[in-house]
Parts: sequence; structure tokens; C-alpha cells
Amino acid sequence: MLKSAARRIPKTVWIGSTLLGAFGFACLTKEMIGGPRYQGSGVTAEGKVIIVTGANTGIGKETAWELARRRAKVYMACRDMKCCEQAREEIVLDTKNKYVYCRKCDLASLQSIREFVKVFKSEQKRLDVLINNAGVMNTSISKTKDGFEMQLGVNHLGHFLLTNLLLDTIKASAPSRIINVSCVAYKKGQISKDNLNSDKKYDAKDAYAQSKLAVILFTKELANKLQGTGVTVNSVHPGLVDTDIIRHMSFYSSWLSTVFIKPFMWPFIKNARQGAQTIIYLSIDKAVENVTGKYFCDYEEADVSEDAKDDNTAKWLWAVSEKWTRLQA
Ligand SMILES: NC(=O)c1ccc[n+]([C@@H]2O[C@H](COP(=O)([O-])OP(=O)(O)OC[C@H]3O[C@@H](n4cnc5c(N)ncnc54)[C@H](O)[C@@H]3O)[C@@H](O)[C@H]2O)c1
Repeated sequence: MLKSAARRIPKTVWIGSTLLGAFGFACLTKEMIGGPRYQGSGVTAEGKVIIVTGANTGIGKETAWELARRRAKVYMACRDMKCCEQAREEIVLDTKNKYVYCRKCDLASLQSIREFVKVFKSEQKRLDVLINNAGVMNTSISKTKDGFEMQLGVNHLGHFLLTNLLLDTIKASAPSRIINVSCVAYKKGQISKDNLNSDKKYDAKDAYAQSKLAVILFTKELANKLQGTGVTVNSVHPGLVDTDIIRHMSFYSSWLSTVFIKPFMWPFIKNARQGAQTIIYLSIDKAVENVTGKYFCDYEEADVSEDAKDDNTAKWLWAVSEKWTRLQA
């Protein structure tokens, strides 16, 4: 009887409900992979001054948005002022928080970073949270204004200089926090002591991985230097997140990938809001207020590779970064 009833249901209804079921399953998987939204419902960021670099798109924008919703004063440090203003407008309209500011900061220019810090310090006497989020991935060979390989220059050296120039303000605002956005790809990276700037040989993937390993080594060394100051510094892998970061990877940003790859990957890739959650957690949650020098994925501390534990390389990298960014100048 059940069989004959089933036979009477038109094929289109079967196909429709199967597709709907598959879509529902994909959505559920996506929510599970993306992890729950940061649960700190009562945690406010009121009174906190926070800088987010690369806050006009992707993970940085979602991070700035959520922190604005939680009443922080948010500085969006961006290289493209038009995009930044558009993003700011959206955030302010939604959150009704007027203390969201756009300020020019091109991490591919030491001068721009210095100018940003000068402007920021003239406006604010405190800095509670610095979120070093901006990044580029797999760029074809190109150099920053100061001649650094682009990925090393933006992802590591730019943030190295920015952080160090802001340290006096961050220390004076303790307890305060620094969050460095890395990437699990760091595990494939090596700090190439004789070709750090990729002058002899360039491979886009290796250079990205190196820059993200540099971010973790910088976090480790900075945490050591900041012991006892009340300032914590941690790094984070946001997950595999659907953003514009793939803009330099011609295949993944092509229509071929949009049609044939993305639909299958979609349930397993986080959206930008999901990618921002652990960064938000590290920025404001009490549970991590004394945690420093660690690497996080999905709200949890994760172990790092042997290369990322190497004290000598961390010290070597710090010295080179200090010299190249003319920190003491
Ligand atoms: N999307 C992922 O799957 C993924 C995975 C691991 C790590 N990450 C890291 O997350 C961070 C955010 O990336 P996203 O995925 O949101 O990508 P995205 O491209 O949407 O955002 C990157 C941001 O960095 C900014 N930026 C790039 N160059 C800059 C410069 N010279 N000066 C100032 N800002 C600059 C961009 O304008 C943009 O706002 C990056 O550090 C990235 O490496 C992303």
C-alpha cells in the first residue's frame, strides 16, 4: 500500500524534496563546520578602543562589525579608503555605533604605517585590542613600497612595525591584547634565512606559508618580551573561509571553480562571519585574558609545529624585521 502511494507521487516532487533535503543537509554541515557563533552574549566591549587592520572586507569586516555591535570604539585601518567608508557606513547603520572610524593604513608602505600611528595617537590615548588581520595570499611576484616581497611585507613586516609603534599605548592600556591572524598553511612554511625576501627564487605558496610562520614566530617572541606587562598576544587560524583572499589564485577565482568546485566545497567552507568568531573571542572573552603566546583554532589552543617553536629562528627573525622596518629610526 505504501509502495502504491509512493508511485502516485509525481517524479518532480521526489526530485524536489531530495534536492531540498540535500540542501538542508549541506546547510547543517556548514553550520557544524563553521562552529557556533561566539557565545559571549553578555560580553560587552564598551569603552574599549580596538584597531582592526584590513577591516573593509572578509573576516576583518565581520570582526569590526561584531565589536562595534558590542559598543567598542573601532578603528578600521585600511589601504582603500573608498571601500573602508562603504563598509563603515554599513556597520554604523546596523549597529548605531557612531564610534567607528576609517583611517588610512597601507601595510605595504612603512611610511603609511608610521602616518597611521601618528594620526591614531593624536586621537586616542589608549588601545585595548590590536587585531592584525590584513593579509594577501599567493600574489604573483611583487614588492611593497620599501622593496619587501609582498606577502612577507604585508602579512608580517607591516604588522611587525605597526605593533611595535603602538606598543607604548598598548602597554599603558593594560590589560590589553594583540591578536595576529595567521593561517594553518604556516605548517608548510620555512623561514628561509638566505632568501627571506624571495630575491633569489620566488614561489607564491612558499612565500605565503613563510609569512604566516613568521606571524607565529613574531607572536611567540613578542609574548616573551611582554611578560609581566599585562599585554597578551596570541595568533589564530580562522579556518577555511570563503572570502576574496583567493583573488590572486586565477583558477579558484575563475568561473570554472565557481561552477564546478565551490558548490561541492561550500558546506565545508566557513563564511566570513564564522571565520571571525575565534578572533572576537580572543579579543574580549575573560577566559583568555591571561593566555599569551598561543595559537588558536576554533576557540581552542592548538599545538604548533616544531618550526614554530624554534626560539633561535624567532630571535633571528625579530632582529631582521627590526632592521628592515627601521624600527629604531
Ligand atoms: N580566507 C581564508 O580561508 C583564510 C584562511 C586562513 C587565514 N586567513 C587570513 O585571514 C586574514 C583575512 O583574510 P580574508 O580571508 O578576510 O581575506 P580578504 O581578502 O577578504 O581580506 C584581507 C584584507 O586585507 C587587506 N589588505 C591587503 N593588503 C593590504 C595592505 N597592503 N594594507 C592594508 N590592508 C591590506 C584587504 O584590503 C582586505 O581588507 C588574512 O590575514 C588571511 O591570510 C584567511
